[in-house]
Amino acid sequence: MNICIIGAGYVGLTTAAVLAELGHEVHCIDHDERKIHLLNNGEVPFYEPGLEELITKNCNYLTFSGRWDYIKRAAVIVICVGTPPRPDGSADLRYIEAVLDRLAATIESYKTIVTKSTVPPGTNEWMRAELIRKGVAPHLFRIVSNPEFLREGSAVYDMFHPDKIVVGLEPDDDRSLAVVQTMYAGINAPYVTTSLTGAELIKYAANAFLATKISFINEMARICDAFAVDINDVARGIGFDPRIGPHFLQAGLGYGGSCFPKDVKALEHAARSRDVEPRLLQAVQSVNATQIDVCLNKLNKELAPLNGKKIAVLGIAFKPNTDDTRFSPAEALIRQLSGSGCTVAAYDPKATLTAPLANVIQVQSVHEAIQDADALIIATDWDEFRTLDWSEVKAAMNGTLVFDGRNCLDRRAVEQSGLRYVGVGRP
Ligand SMILES: NC(=O)c1ccc[n+]([C@@H]2O[C@H](COP(=O)([O-])OP(=O)(O)OC[C@H]3O[C@@H](n4cnc5c(N)ncnc54)[C@H](O)[C@@H]3O)[C@@H](O)[C@H]2O)c1
Ligand SMILES: O=c1ccn([C@@H]2O[C@H](COP(=O)(O)OP(=O)(O)O[C@H]3O[C@H](CO)[C@@H](O)[C@H](O)[C@H]3O)[C@@H](O)[C@H]2O)c(=O)[nH]1
Repeated sequence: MNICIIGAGYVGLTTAAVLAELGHEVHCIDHDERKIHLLNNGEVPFYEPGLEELITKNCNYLTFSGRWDYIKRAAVIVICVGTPPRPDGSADLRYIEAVLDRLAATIESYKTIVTKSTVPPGTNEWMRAELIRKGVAPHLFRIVSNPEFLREGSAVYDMFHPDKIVVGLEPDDDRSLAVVQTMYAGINAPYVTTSLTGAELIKYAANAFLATKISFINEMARICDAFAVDINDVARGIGFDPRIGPHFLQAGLGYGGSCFPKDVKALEHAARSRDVEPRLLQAVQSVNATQIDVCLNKLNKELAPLNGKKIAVLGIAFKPNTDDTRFSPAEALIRQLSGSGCTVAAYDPKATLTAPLANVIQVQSVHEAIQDADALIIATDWDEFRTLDWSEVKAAMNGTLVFDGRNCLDRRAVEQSGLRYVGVGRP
């Protein structure tokens, strides 16, 4: 099939590379000339394991440009542009609107338009109406809602091995499911078919549920601290129950990234727009918003006063295996420390601080960060930090406190080297 992807971000580029690998001819359009220039020179504009290799491998079937006339040749158009949060929490659909303008000006023959961007309930129906209002004949296109569930850091694997493929269709559309199945031919996953709005809500419900699990375990961690119980024991204990499951029960600094914070907010906003008061979603966000303070209070107790202390922070990205710092709890923690009288040496294997901060320097290695530090904080659970030689760490530091903000370290290994271990909900 000839497929046009719009948006060369995490979702767009992964989709483009995977569809090319599946045997399709793929063109990817982005309005960011810098990105297109990098891609045409064989470089991926961000760090995502395996993506650059997959793009290079498929370079004969995968092209990049800012030219919208490629749409004319494509049978399928896949929309992957961003849907960031507005200040009021609703999803900003300006990039989707800009794409609709372009499509309306370009479509001359039949197209299947697939929305992969995460959009609020009702958006795909509105998109159909907008295209018609802008002059596209209704018989020239179908809209399909096909939300994406990949995780950054394992995007390529996730797209080849999804646990399901969700396809939302217009009520009288008996044509597009087969198109989507041809597009994904070679990927083995159950199909969930529903309405356009049903697919949109499946995406929001999945993210909201996962965020709820994280806030639940973070609240349990607070309770565990109060009763001197280890949250990791509690998470393990409940995780064996198949109705609960072991995943997404890692207490820490809270959830971040470009999806959970914005999608939970957008779902809350959508609910309110229909007079539904989403109390659970509010609670999930309130726990998340206070989780860094809870951790800093604990750090303060152990290290008081922070004033004049040197703190090593390991991790800047919102999670390991990415250089993405959008809504990163690690960066938010560094920002808070920046104003608290201590100095911070921050290190991350891939991510860079978004902006310079007072009393904060970014260094190039763990070794540099921990030199003479009074305390070390793990803010992102990169493998590199789990496997540190703790005797070497002890020798390099001035103090002895290791604050495991991701509960990812082997506590015994840390303590055996004479360091003091403090975790989240791990007294
Ligand atoms: N990042 C993820 O892990 C992930 C996973 C699942 C779903 N999503 C959803 O997918 C969508 C995209 O997310 P992302 O992280 O890939 O975003 P991103 O910001 O990394 O990429 C979006 C790309 O779209 C381009 N773009 C914006 N407007 C355009 C236009 N009018 N014409 C051409 N290009 C345009 C931008 O330049 C950018 O390169 C969002 O709705 C997001 O919620 C993201
Ligand atoms: O037990 C856990 C699991 C995750 N996190 C944090 O939660 C955030 C999100 O993590 P993760 O879900 O792994 O990353 P994303 O790449 O943001 O992926 C989520 O958001 C995407 C965008 O919508 C979806 O496609 C994915 O299915 C969904 O997992 C990160 O800050 C993690 O550190 C925890 O604190 N504890």
